[in-house]
Amino acid sequence: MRRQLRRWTKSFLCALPAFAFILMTIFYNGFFIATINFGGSSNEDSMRNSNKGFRKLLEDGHLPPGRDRYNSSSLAHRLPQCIIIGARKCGTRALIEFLKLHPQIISPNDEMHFFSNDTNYKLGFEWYRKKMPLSYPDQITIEKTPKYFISVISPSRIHRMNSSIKLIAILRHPTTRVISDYTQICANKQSKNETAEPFELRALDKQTGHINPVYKATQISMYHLHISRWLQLFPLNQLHIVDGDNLILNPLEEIRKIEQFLNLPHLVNPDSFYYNSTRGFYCMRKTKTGPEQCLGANKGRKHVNLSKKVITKLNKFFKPHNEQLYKLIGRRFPWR
Ligand SMILES: Nc1ncnc2c1ncn2[C@@H]1O[C@H](COP(=O)(O)OS(=O)(=O)O)[C@@H](OP(=O)(O)O)[C@H]1O
Repeated sequence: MRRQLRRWTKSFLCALPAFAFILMTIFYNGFFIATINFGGSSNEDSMRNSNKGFRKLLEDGHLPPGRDRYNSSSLAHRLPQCIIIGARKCGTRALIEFLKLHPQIISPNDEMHFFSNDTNYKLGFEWYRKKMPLSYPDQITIEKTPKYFISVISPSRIHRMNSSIKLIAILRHPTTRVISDYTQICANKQSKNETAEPFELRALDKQTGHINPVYKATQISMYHLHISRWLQLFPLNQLHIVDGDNLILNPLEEIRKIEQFLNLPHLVNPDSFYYNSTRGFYCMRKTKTGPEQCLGANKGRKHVNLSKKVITKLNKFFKPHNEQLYKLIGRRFPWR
């Protein structure tokens, strides 16, 4: 009897490490899955290895619907294959938000300022790539930073990353863009209880009263100066120009042209847009029963009132610059 008891004890002790190993494995896996489910980890590899992490991504809306034909291992942070380069105050935010209605378009939420900012650029392409959202192989990652449009260094840096990248510029009437820019400056000042310098003091030459060509807002609207820098490195067929004034009136028309430019099927649904008469702009409805989504209150501000005289001066000033743009891109805009 005693000998039998000793034998059982011996067998138990021998099996103990194996039991401990099995218990630890069960405990570790349980903890691992729980961590992913409660969003405790954003580790990409963890998500790739776990269907629950993948499901969480879907629930959080990071994955477009219908993407379940891929498994999570095809998700990766990819460098953008297309960049919206600007211009500032021309509708860049509306454009990217509307484009994201397409299931094959994905974009980071923030502007990256990677190519235009030396400190960011020094962090390297790997840093930039990891900033991009997870995407599937059939998705196009698009980044938008309006500053690239006027940044002298950005075209060559982007070209170094990918010389066949697709570029999108959005332009609107140059005078309206200047006024929008100045309205933003006034709003920023107002939020700090300060007052902006009167427009005329900035935009007009003090001596002659003519348009001051070195005023930054005016500079940005001299579109050909900037577009020509991009066209020194990229062929015109790699640059699509969106009509920002038409994006306000007919967003679907502009989005359709981009789907074509990016060789994507027309999947942005007309029902996704509805006109919000209070805002005076189109807003989005991402699903039939989903909530209506308009851009933030800082988009579509009421513009400051400028005298007719100043507006006429601006329009006249931009006329020859517009002509130079039309020649450069082989296309005209109805700007008067
Ligand atoms: N659907 C919709 N809703 C709201 N706003 C719209 C929309 N479509 C285009 N716009 C125009 O976008 C202008 C702001 O341009 P950006 O987004 O490029 O501004 S920014 O440079 O990023 O600050 C903004 O300029 P302002 O009207 O001067 O505010 C709008 O006219």
